[in-house]
Order: sequence, then structure tokens, then C-alpha cells
Amino acid sequence: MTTAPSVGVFALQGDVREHLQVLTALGADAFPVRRPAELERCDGLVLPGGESTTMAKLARTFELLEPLRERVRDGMPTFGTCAGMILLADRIEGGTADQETIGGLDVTVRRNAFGRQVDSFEADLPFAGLAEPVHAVFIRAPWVERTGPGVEVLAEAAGHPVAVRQGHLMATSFHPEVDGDGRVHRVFLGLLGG
Ligand SMILES: NC(=O)CC[C@H](N)C(=O)O
Repeated sequence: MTTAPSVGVFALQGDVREHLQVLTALGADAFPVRRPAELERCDGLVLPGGESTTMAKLARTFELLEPLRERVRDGMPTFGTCAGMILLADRIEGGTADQETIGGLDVTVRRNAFGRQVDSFEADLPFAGLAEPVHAVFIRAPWVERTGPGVEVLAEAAGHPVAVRQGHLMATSFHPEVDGDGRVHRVFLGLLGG
């Protein structure tokens, strides 16, 4: 690509720094997003892992929720990881009664799906379009319970989708930012049109 794409990382809560590092290493102009003006600068956005109910509440408080919904609806490439996957989902199971999302991704996501016994685990998963498996780190992770017709499954674990794509939207249940392997982020940057 001729100029580096501007890629924001939602930064009101969650593991922001690791995403910024991976995106920067891949040549993106990566920066934290806490305000609507910062969101306006974004060619693409990452919604990191964290706590999805807290992230949604803070987005509402800081007047980012509606602008986020608008940008996602208007086609901004957006990548949600773990809690970020929950935020992108149109439907949640196991959420709190009043839990809001940004939405846009036609999936039903189950929060904390892998159960208490396996709070966190790691697995090497085949990932559509990548020659070698991805080392996936799951931390109190969701899985995708149901997908709409336009949703492509990129990876699965325990018989459920854990990475999906629908047009300009992409989401993983796991944390591709923690082991320094930039391949999944590179797939996302490919959605920015380069
Ligand atoms: N690592 C994570 O992002 C965990 C997500 C968290 N369990 C939630 O429901 O928001």
C-alpha cells in the first residue's frame, strides 16, 4: 500500500498496547481511540479483549457507542478479538440483561463459552487462508453459537467457530495479539484494501 493505513484500537478498556504493537510492526499507523474525533481518523478499527459489558458502558458514557455503530454500519473494516467479538455481535447469549453491543456481525455469540474449568487455554488451529496453524490463546473466551448466511468461518475449536468474517468485519474468540504472530492482523489489514 502507498500510505500506511490509520488503524485505531478502541482504548477505553482492554488489552490495547499489544494490538498497537502488532499493528505498528505490520506498518500501520496505529493509535488508541478514546474519543469520537479519534474514531473519525480511522480507516479501520480493532476492538480488543477485555470485559465486554464494561467496554460497552464506557463507550456509551464517552459518547463513542453511536459513532462506532455508524462507522461499522458504513463499512469501516473492524476486527473484534474476544470481548471485541462480543461487541461486534448482533446477538449475545450469557450476557447481562441490559448488555449493549455495537453489532453488525450477523452471529450469536456465547460469552464465557468454554466454561469455568477451562478458563484459559491455548491451541494450534488451522485458519482459513493461512498456510500454518495459528497459536490461539483463549482467555474466558466466547464462541460463535450461530452464524448468519453471509458469515464465513475462518477457524473452529471444540466444534464451534472461533474466527469469522463477514465482509468488512472480522472477529476471533482468541487473542492473536499476545504471541507476536502478526498473520491474523495481516489478514485484517487486507480488508482495508491496501
Ligand atoms: N479475554 C476476554 O476478552 C474475555 C471476554 C469476557 N469474558 C467478556 O465477556 O467480556
